[in-house]
Amino acid sequence: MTTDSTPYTVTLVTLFPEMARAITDFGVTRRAVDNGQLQVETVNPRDFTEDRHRTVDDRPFGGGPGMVMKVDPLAKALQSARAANPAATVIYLSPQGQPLTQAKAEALAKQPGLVLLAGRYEGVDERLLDAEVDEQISIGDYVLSGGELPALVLIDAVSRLIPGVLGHQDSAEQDSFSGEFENLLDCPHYTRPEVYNGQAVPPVLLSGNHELIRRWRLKQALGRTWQQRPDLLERRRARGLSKEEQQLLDEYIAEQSS
Ligand SMILES: CC(C)(C)c1cccc(C(=O)NCC2(NC(=O)c3cccc4nocc34)CCCC2)c1
Repeated sequence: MTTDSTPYTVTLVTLFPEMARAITDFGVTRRAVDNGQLQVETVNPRDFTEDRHRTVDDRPFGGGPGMVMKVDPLAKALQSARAANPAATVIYLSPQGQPLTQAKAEALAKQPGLVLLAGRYEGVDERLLDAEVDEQISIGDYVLSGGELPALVLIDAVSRLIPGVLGHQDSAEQDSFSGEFENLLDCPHYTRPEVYNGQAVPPVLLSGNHELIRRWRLKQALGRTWQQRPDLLERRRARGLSKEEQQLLDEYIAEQSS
């Protein structure tokens, strides 16, 4: 956690620094950068090479396809990244990492900052990981070309949790993912027109009865989570469903089978 004045600093160690523009140039994260709450720096290992060809990769010992990222340029790049933020947690985005969860994002948002290492080719020399990396995080089980997009996903998830970044602190936006709706999928969203392609918006949403609307939304969120992501619902159940929640879910399930 940083005090309100100093920005939360993330340094991305990557061979493609321009990819950070996806965070710094658009939307909520751009606004956070513009008003000094978030700072996204990049460090390119290629700038720490000493040979004429600025070599960052080499063939794998033991043979096999592809290339491996060399230790030395990475170690120097990480050293430079740490210098700017000594207390930062150093994370290697990796298929071997722990799955990224909202809880993990919340924990990282409380840290003094992050240094994120994005791999390319077949990955990095293991000795770099042993010496320099605090933890490894994965965003999912599929083959990717590099760790940059995972790093940008992590930065986005963490940035939204930095106090003040979402602007209206006590905003519905903040609450819609925490508190009553924590660990639940979203309810359906609607906006004008009231009828589209002959399909009308659920009348309760136009009723102005905020209590009925709250209950309808909670029922939809519980029901959709039950339907699409029973694993998330289990997590919620482990924390105990209220009487109202259990009743709404039972109603939803009964309506499904009718
Ligand atoms: C079993 C399975 C997960 C499918 C698998 C097994 C072996 C390799 C790969 C693979 O994608 N290797 C390529 C690289 N991948 C990632 O960096 C990466 C990929 C996915 C999620 C991530 N979250 O953070 C970083 C991530 C590693 C070096 C350059 C990119 C994937």
